[in-house]
Amino acid sequence: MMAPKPARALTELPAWRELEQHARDMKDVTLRELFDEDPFRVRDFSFDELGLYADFAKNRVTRDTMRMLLDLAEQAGLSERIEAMFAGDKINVSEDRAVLHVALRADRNATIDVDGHNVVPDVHEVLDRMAAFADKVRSGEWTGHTGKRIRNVINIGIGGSDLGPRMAYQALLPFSDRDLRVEFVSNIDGAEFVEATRGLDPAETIFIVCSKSWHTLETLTNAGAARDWVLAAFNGDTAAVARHFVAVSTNADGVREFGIDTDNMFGFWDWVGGRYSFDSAVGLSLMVAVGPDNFTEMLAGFRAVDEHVRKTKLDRNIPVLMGLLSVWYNNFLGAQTQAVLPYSHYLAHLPAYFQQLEMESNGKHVTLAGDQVDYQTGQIIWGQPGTNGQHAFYQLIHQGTKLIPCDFIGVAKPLSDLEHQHDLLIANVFAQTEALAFGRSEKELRDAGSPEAQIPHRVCKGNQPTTTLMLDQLSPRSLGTLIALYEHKVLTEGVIWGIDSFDQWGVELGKILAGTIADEVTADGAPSLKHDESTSELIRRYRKSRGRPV
Ligand SMILES: O=P(O)(O)OC[C@H]1O[C@H](O)[C@H](O)[C@@H](O)[C@@H]1O
Repeated sequence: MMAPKPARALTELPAWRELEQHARDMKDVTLRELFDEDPFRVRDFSFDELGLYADFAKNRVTRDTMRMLLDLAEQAGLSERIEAMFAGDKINVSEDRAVLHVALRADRNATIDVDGHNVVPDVHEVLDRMAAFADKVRSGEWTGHTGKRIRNVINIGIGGSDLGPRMAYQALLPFSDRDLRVEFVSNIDGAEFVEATRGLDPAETIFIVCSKSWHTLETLTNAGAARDWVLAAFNGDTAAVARHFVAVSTNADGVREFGIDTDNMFGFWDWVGGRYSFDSAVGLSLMVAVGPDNFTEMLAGFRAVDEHVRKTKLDRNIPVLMGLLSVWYNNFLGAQTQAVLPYSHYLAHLPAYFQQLEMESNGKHVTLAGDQVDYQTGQIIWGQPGTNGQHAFYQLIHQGTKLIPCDFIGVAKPLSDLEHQHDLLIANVFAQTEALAFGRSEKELRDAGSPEAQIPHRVCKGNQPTTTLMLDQLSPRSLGTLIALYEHKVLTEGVIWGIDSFDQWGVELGKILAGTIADEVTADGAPSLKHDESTSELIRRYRKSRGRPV
């Protein structure tokens, strides 16, 4: 399935041409100049809504830049694409699928049709079953095979079936039941499973095996290890599986074949992409941890942004503006990367989560019509929680040679009693964005008495753009809001670039080759290797180290 070619290629759109010229004019304009010239900059480049303050003022843009970017959005058909997504159109063209993560948080009374079928009641039926299960585990009603209360919940999944619940669990730790231990196992490296289960009593442990496809090697292998671990504790009594395993998947046959009762399966649908799925049944481990009410609150946060993106004019549409700024830096000012810097211990896994969201969505080389792109697409997302990063890689942002737009994410209200530490944490957010924007000039250094020889080394040129998102508080609701903002930011970029943000064919090649090589690595006799010499030699060396014939 291919989309028809657009009437005009992206780079031929009038707004694109205008932005190219404008970027040349803006190349040497500094943020200092932009602030000096425009007294209303902060008023007009910031937003206080959705439970957060979004400050775009420290971006290297003028009002003209924003006007041109908004023209580009219009000429690329952004509003129509947003509507098409909400309407259930099959905007994932390469897989011929609707893209409806927005249905996962739709109000119970809403109607969203896919092929003439309203999917909202299906979504709520699963949410209700999840809530019943979560309540049973939390209350102790759901017991293990020997009647013991469940104290450990282990989510087994990878990619979209891991990063979302893992990130959100950490984010919402203050809202979670501290008597329950929740672990996440994703890697095929058995060490992760061994460490996650070390010291745990199988009789008190439940596994949530989470795989949309139920074909993923890592997940099925880890689930197999988990089953062996449980059965070993119960003398091979397979009746124990029903009490210690539940599944989250779209593949009922696969789940049944694995031996998990489909009564203990929580479904979702092919119109939910893995990286857009933790507000579906994929969030079951999270719901067990924080309880159904908090999960519902989180969905409300997502929904508020869905309504915002759909109903707000583009020039005041926060996720759209975030996406357009990315396009500006990525396509017109030559930035390759974007840093995500959460100033919250609880948001520590946000960069990893956004890596998948953004890089798997927009790391694409052809347009919807299958034509090679002749412009940059998805950017490299990276980051670490503040202030740790300040003592590691920020040096390169302050004084290196690369343009690195940064998103600073802070939380106004502290979640710990150590209020003074929270003040210091937030002070660092503001200090960093100020230093990155305005730097420190030769003159300032000289006036402050810096030794002459050090001045060139000490100069910080500034002009590194930042966006600051300050949440009023960290809560289930604000987490939903934050994640939905980035989901729609990614959508905005993908629409401008004219790519399919919802497939991930690039991941497949490595999976296929891994299957072949796994056979060659484990074969009893010396395998005949049909790889390049480098790969063959790696396989031979590994086999030798394991005492296998080569
Ligand atoms: O949920 P699963 O089907 O097990 O998939 C897990 C992950 O693996 C795949 O390779 C994809 O790249 C991801 O998008 C997906 O989230």
